Amino acid sequence: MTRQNETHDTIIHARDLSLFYGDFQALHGITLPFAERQVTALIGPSGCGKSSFLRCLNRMNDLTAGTRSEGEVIFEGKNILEKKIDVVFLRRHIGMVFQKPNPFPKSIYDNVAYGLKVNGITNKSMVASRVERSLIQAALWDEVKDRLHKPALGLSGGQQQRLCIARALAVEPEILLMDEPASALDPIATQKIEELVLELKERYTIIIVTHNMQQAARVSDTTAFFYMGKLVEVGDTNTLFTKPVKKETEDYITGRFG
Ligand SMILES: Nc1ncnc2c1ncn2[C@@H]1O[C@H](COP(=O)(O)OP(=O)(O)OP(=O)(O)O)[C@@H](O)[C@H]1O
Repeated sequence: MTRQNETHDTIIHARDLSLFYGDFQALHGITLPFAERQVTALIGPSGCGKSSFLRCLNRMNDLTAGTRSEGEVIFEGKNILEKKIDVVFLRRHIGMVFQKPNPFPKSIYDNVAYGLKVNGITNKSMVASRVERSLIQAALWDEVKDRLHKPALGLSGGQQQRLCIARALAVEPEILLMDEPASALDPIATQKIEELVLELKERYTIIIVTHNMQQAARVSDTTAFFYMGKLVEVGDTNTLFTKPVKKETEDYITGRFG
C-alpha cells in the first residue's frame, strides 16, 4: 500500500481514450493517469473493456485487424498511439504478461534472453547477468538455476508464469502490464505472483487486470472500476472498496452484479 508522505509522479496517462473494433465502441473516452512505482488494478465485469484498455497501453491492439483508437496515451511526453511510434521500442519500456503463461518452446535461459537479442544486446556475459538478475527478480532463480538449459515447457504453470515475468523484466521496462496473470494458476502459485507484484513495485509501475476483487485489494494501491467500456470510478484501493462513491461500483464490489 502507499506509504505516507510518499509522492508518485504520473508515468503514463490515458486521455479521453476511445477504442473501436470495427463499428463496435469498446472504450468510451477513458481518462486515467497512472502513478509511477505503484500498482493499479483494473476491475469490472466481463466484457467491460479492462483488457482492451490494457492493450492500448503498449499498442497490443494493433495486432487485431479493424481496431481504431481516438484520444491519447502519453508516455515520456509522446502520444504513443501515433503511427510513427516504434512499437518494438515502446514494448521494451512497457512490458506485458498474459493470462495464460506463454513461454516459447525454447530453454529457460533462451526465453529470458530472447528480448535482449531482439533489442540488439548480444554480449554473452551481459546477457548471462541480465538473465540471472531477471530470474532473481521474478523469484524463480533458486528453482531453475541448475536447469537453465532445459525446456521452459517442462516447468509448472506457476513457474512458467514467473518465467514470462522474468522475460518481460529482462529488457528493463518501466511499466509492466499484467492481464489476469494468476487466473490460470492454483492458489499457491497465485500467492507467489501476488507477493512478486508487491516486491516488483519497488522498481516498476504495475497495471494489473483482475477478476478477483480480493486480489485487487491485496496487491494494488489504486483501483479503477470499469463498466460497459467506461471508467466509472478510480481511487485509493482501500477507499474504493470500503466507501465507493458511485452506485455501480458499490453494486459490483458487493456482488450485486458481474
Ligand atoms: N478482437 C475483438 N473484436 C471485436 N470485439 C472485441 C474484441 N476484443 C474484445 N472485444 C469486445 O470488446 C468488449 C471489451 O472486451 P474486453 O476483453 O476488453 O473486456 P474485459 O473487461 O477484459 O473482459 P474479460 O474480463 O471477460 O476478459 C467486449 O464487448 C468484447 O466482446
